Amino acid sequence: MLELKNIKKHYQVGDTVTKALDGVSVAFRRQEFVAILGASGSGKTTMLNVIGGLDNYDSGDMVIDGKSTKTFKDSDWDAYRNNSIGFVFQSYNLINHLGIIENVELGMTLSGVSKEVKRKHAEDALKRVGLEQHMNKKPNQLSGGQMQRVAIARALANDPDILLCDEPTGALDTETSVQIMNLIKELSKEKLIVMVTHNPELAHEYAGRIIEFSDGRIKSDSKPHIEKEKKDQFQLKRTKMGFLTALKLSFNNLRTKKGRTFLTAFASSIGIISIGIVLALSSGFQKQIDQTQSETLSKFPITISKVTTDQSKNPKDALGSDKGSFSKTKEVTLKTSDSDKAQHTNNINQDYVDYIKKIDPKLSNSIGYTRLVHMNLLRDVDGEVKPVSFSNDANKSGGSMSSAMASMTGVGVSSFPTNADGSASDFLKENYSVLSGDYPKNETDIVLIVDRNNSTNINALKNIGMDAKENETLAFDKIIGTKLSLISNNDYYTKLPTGNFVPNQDYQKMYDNKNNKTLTVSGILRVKSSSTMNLLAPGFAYSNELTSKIVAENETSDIVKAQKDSQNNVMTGEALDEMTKESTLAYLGGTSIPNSIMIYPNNYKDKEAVLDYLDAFNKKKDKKDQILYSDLAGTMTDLTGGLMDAITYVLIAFAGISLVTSMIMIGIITYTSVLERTKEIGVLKALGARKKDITRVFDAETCILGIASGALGVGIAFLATFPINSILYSMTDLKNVAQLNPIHALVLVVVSTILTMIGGHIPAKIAAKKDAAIALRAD
Ligand SMILES: Nc1ncnc2c1ncn2[C@@H]1O[C@H](COP(=O)(O)OP(=O)(O)OP(=O)(O)O)[C@@H](O)[C@H]1O
Repeated sequence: MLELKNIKKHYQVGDTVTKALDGVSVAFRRQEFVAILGASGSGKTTMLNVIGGLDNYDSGDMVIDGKSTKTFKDSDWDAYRNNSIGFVFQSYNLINHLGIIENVELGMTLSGVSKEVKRKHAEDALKRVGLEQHMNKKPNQLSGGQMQRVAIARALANDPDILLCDEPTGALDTETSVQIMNLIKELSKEKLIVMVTHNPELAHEYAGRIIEFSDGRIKSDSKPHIEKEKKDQFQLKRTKMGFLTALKLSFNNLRTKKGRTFLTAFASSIGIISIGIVLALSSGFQKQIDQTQSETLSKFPITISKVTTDQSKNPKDALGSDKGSFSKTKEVTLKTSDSDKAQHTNNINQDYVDYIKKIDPKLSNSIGYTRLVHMNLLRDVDGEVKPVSFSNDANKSGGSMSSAMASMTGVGVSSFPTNADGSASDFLKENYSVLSGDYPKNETDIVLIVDRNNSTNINALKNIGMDAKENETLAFDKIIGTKLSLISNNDYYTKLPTGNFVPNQDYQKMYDNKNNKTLTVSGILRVKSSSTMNLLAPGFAYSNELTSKIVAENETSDIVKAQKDSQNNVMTGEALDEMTKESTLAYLGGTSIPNSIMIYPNNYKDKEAVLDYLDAFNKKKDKKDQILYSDLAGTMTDLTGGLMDAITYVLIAFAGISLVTSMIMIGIITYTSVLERTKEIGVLKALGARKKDITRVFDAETCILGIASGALGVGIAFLATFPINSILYSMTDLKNVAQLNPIHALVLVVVSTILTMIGGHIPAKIAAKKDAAIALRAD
């Protein structure tokens, strides 16, 4: 059934050529027990390896069941070893990290036999060699003879046609050797057995045919066989190891080296730990930045006021800023100062107000308006009705620096943005908490704003007629519920026969008028965070709605009509220019156009969209018709965001370096593991494993290591966030900065797995290329 025709196998090392097989021609019967004798180095093992397909011959031909093997590809040899050959080695070559039964099953695992069939065959084979009592042991729990029986069972399990035994009793005592020889002899009734031995007695006693070897040639053959010409009857079933099997094999191997596996995983997880921490920190800082951004935006809204500065002016043009050469002329050049040049008057009109109202509420749901309208307020102070006002100024006339600033920057205003229905907006809820009472529900609800120490402006209370002293404390309920009467212009002003208007003096009568609106102090609100202080000036604050209602009501009042028609102030009679006429009208509630508009976007990104929207309005308009806004928060954006990104990139780069280092380490460790497991690779090959399967076993091992080191790294990084957070908290007052995002964690595990697999793949390829014959000779 098997015939070698003039087989030659030469080994060349340096200049010396060893003719391990030097023209061997021999044929074997389907069932016989052939012993091969010969001096050491005469080529016996080489012939066995050639027959077993572990080693390729240089020339000649080997014919199996009528099929020449000259054209065999790697995959054919793999299948041949798996289907037709069983190997038994002197040193057993069992895989120590697998149980006995798994060792026996290995060949079938490679040929993809189902689990049940595999187990059955393995048990049968173990019974056959008399090991049914020891099936659940590990190889190192057996005696030498028992181990050799396991090796024989393994060789038999796949029911091969040929059993190749290389000095199977070489390591055994006489008694055990006899048992093993009997077993082999028994098997030779159904299979072809080719056994290499140094023991002529054993050979003569048990073998039916003895071939003697000398210097790579057959010296004698006790029972030669001449193979008849045959048709090709040879059939092969391809072998294939699944990735799961490879994983199981590697997992078992790693399990036997728990300590080392843990250390390896830990060492290679260092890169993951550092990246994990960097990511946790940077996303934590990003959150902080986002929060600061939204606080900054509430503090510095986009503000559109009547008079503004053009921020786009080129600072180089500024008067006095030109450096370098000096003029030699004898004249003086006259120039407008930079600040005057930059001054821009915004012609805010109804169109623009409507345009602003159309801003996508998703970008900004808080828009505030300030109006210069004066409120005609009266209050019953201890039985006496007095004119009062909402103002923080010490002198009631108003128009101080601070309110001018407020209308320019939007900081420190008294009117807060409201939702469309007039209820308290997100703006108030986000930035203020209720100390007493409630958020305003109606347009007539007034709130008192206090700072974090519950202090408020004393003038605010004095101006509504309270008898307030410096540092005096007032109970909440003394303030909550305070009522004020809002009088319409027509009821408040009387027209004198001269045509001039004067405020009525009969306050009690005005106070009792049924047309009045009653304003109520409904809540005391405190800033939530110190950074948003002075958003609304401490003191009384009222809604946009209220001022626009007052304007709507007073726009048609007699005094406003009269003022519109006159170039003189209708109360004092003094002459007015256009500007002062406009502001007098605004004071009387004669204009619905707000003095300034504050837009509070939700975040920096939305702010950009809002700015784009505002810029769109100015497109194709002359400079003087453009409406310019001021965006103080804008100057801070790029700084914080960009800086954070840069820091994160640098840190990630460093962490990346440690990741690469650990990847190289995994490569080295896998390589060592390859060296260590050389024997196992040989055994796997002898059992019919393809190169791919060997690569798979090692890939599987690095895959497990990668997952382990990724999970370990992420776990450690997660644990590290706790001490890091407490240190950062004690140093900076920032809470929970380091936060590991679960998605980042998952990505890191995946990255670790992929990188370690890449790192381990090259050694795995090296392992796969290992010559099986050499691998098996390794110690
Ligand atoms: N990979 C190799 N590279 C170079 N020379 C080799 C290689 N493998 C075997 N040889 C040589 O080929 C010859 C035959 O070796 P082989 O192992 O087949 O002999 P053997 O008869 O089995 O010896 P022993 O009984 O000691 O095992 C020896 O001279 C050996 O040195």
